[in-house]
Amino acid sequence: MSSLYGRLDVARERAQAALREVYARAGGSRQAMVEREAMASEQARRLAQLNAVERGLCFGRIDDGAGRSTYVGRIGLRDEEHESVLIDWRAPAARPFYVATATDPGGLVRRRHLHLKDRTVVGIDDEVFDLEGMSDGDRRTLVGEAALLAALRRGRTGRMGDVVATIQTEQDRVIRASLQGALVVQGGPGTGKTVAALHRAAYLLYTHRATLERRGVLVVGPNSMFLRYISQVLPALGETQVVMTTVGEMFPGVRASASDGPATAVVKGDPRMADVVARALELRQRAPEGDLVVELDGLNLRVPHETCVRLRDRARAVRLPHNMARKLYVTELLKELAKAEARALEESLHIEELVIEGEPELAQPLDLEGDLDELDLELASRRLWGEPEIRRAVDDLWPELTPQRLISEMLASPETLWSVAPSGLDWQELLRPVDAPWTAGDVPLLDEAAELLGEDDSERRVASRRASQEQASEELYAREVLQVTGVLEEGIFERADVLAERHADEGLGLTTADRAAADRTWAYGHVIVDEAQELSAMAWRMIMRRVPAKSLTVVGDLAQTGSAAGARSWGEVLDPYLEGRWREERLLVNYRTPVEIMTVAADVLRAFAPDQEPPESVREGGSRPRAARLPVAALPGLVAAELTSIGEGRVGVVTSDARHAEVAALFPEGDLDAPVVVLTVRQAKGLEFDAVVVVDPAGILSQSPMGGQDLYVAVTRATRRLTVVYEGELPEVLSRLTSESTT
Ligand SMILES: Nc1ncnc2c1ncn2[C@@H]1O[C@H](COP(=O)(O)OP(=O)(O)OP(=O)(O)O)[C@@H](O)[C@H]1O
Repeated sequence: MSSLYGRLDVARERAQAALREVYARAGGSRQAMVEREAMASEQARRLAQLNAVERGLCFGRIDDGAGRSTYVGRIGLRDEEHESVLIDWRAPAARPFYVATATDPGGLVRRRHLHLKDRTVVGIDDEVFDLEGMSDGDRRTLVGEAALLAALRRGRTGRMGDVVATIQTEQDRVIRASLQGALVVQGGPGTGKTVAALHRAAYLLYTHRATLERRGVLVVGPNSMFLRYISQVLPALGETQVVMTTVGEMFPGVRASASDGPATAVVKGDPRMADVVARALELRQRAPEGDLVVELDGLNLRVPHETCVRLRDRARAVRLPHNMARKLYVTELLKELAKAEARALEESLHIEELVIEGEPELAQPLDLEGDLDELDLELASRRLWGEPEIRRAVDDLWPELTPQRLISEMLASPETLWSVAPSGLDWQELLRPVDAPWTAGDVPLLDEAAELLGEDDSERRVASRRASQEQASEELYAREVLQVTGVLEEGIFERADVLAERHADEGLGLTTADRAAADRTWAYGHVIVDEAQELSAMAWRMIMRRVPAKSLTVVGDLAQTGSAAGARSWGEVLDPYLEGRWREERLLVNYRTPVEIMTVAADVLRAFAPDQEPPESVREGGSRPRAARLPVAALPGLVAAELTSIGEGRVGVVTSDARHAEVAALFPEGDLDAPVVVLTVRQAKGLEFDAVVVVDPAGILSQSPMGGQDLYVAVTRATRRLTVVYEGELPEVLSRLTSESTT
């Protein structure tokens, strides 16, 4: 083992030296700077990777029939002769480590799991692939059982650990599935969907580095708590090119802090909302009731109604996004207003003519409008555009809109909603004040609006072109100075360099992940959606926009759907985009919840989602789950006792929405690493704890139409102990629990 760590140290020193060297070089053309920047970030990434794999660098060894041994680890390493000494777990050569079974050892005679503490081997599990001596394992045969069970017995840390050492065959199929197309991973609680999805991200980045490093991978999770929980897995696996987000954070500049009630969520997530937004926008492209009349400096500028309608229809017909089409509309309308001004002037002069009788030259018929040529019209348009009255009139007919303004005004206007909503869509559920905080359900609407409005990035493009021109001239200047003065000092180069660099593209030096996260229109190379059953049809539209290649991993459990707007079947949500071109893998073994707890959970599932199968647990010997009739105020005592009985682990208190504040107030505020965390079911999605105390089961059941699924989620969070605390009556579905009456 020490020789492998020796290689790791050498690799680290090399990366450090390379980084130092890149920084020591200075000057040169813009091209050279860009190359330097790329090299520096490549080396920095490599160094971060090498640092991240210190713990548990190597975890396996496979021996084949020819007496060759191969070590498997978190990254690949080579010796001085360039011979491979450690195989990256994602490399094809490592595959037998994960897929060998007793019946199909794939040429292996032995698989060894290595357990390290710091840099020392402290344990070894061997599996000998001897057909005679082993039972005929079915498809769920656990590989490396001893290692797996040891991994499962570890206390929960509040951060998800990686499982590279103990990936199971069925999970391996998910992880190494092809990049093309969409893969659905359906599995019950604790079947390792999240870990498999994250390892898949790492595997894809390794195998398709060229494509994915440029485009990046997006991971969408259910809530920020969950993202924090999993955030350490990817760097620990050696990856840094991934954007993690929630649906509520997918619109740059908006942070959805509020949540919608179930009925509102259903309407907002309805696919027909795409039309609602489009039609609400059409209402903002108006023609006045009659003629358009703008009063300017005592003149009435009149554009006939039919002209206004024609201009509006023409601007719509170009099929550009609203804010871009506006440019055309404004140009045309200003011309009409300029003509109207000429007409109004003409009329007013005629009137004066009548007043000043006897002046023969004024008696000439005037045709100011007819005299206007294109240039006059343009100049007059520009002048008119400077007039606030004119701007107001134009804005009223075809305003420049932000997505935020369009959506907030739409949701606050019963007239708009009434006229744009299709029959059968309960639009009244959407109504709210114009300044209401954003919810996660609003984000897909904002995204829809942004698509229709279009982003005017012409200024940004001009600015960036100007910046690169300026930079080139800076460099030219520096060179000229050198020539003229004959002083070939590095210092001058350096200064011009630094100055020029300041003008460089903003994007320079940012990672793919940084740039992708800030850009709503970024096209990712692959998207992973976890807890995907929670997403509404509108949220799927938004996600699909981010991945034009439709390369997706969709991970979820239809039995855990908590959102009323969420999925009932995978076909229903995916077919509109993929027309059946997706495949499903099922994970059937639960690595989290012990059999005793899963039996209770299965009762809940049977009652509320009888068509769904609970997974099979591999853990046994958890304590019997129990119910305690107890006032909420007595919780601290019970939780303290739970903490004592689990020793070093963590307790999750999962409550109904209604009792959350009251229960949270009983415990010190803590993040996920704290020994006790109080969460609603929605926040607890995807997380796990050594002991779980579920509070107010009746409240959880009744809090939404998906209350049964919520209770199923709540009771499947524990790895060792489950207690359900209730007042009044224990819901019938939990009657299997051992009851302890404390009042
Ligand atoms: N192959 C494995 N080796 C060791 N531990 C594993 C393995 N697969 C899963 N686990 C562990 O099982 C637990 C559950 O995994 P995970 O959270 O990925 O499940 P999930 O299917 O996403 O569950 P849920 O649907 O409840 O969110 C985790 O602690 C994970 O580390």
